[in-house]
Amino acid sequence: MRLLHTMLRVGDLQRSIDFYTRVLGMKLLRTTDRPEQKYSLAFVGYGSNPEQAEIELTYNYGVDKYDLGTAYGHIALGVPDAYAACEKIRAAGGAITREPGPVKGGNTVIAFVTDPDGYKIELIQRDA
Ligand SMILES: C[C@@H](O)C(=O)SC[C@H](NC(=O)CC[C@H](N)C(=O)O)C(=O)NCC(=O)O
Ligand code: NI
Repeated sequence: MRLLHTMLRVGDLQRSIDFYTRVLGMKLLRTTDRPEQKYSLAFVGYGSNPEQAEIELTYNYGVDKYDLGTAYGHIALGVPDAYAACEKIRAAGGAITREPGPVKGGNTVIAFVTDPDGYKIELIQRDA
């Protein structure tokens, strides 16, 4: 088996496509509209399966927000410099909700950004 994608339900597909592409630098890989099932999909990522895992953004017609509840944690992205990444994201209008710095109790530099629906995205500083 291999990890293919993570699906997130979003309240505004174009708003999310803009965030994941313009703010986080991902590509819009493909879209699907299923009017009979009343939903649309947009796959975003830094590349396509199988080389890269993807995020499947799901828009249900007429549903503009979700209660994320307490179960969802985050999706993690590797970045060579978390500090520079956060400045770039902030300059593009993204919300940095945890400033870059060592993880509590450890040394790995992390930061968190929140997407337009409130999903947290962790940035983990890793050598390329
Ligand atoms: C393309 C593939 O990765 C999918 O996940 S499509 C699967 C399909 N998705 C939806 O129906 C999304 C809308 C739904 N209202 C929701 O919010 O989950 C799915 O789950 N189909 C069910 C089936 O039995 O085919
Ligand atoms: Ni899926």
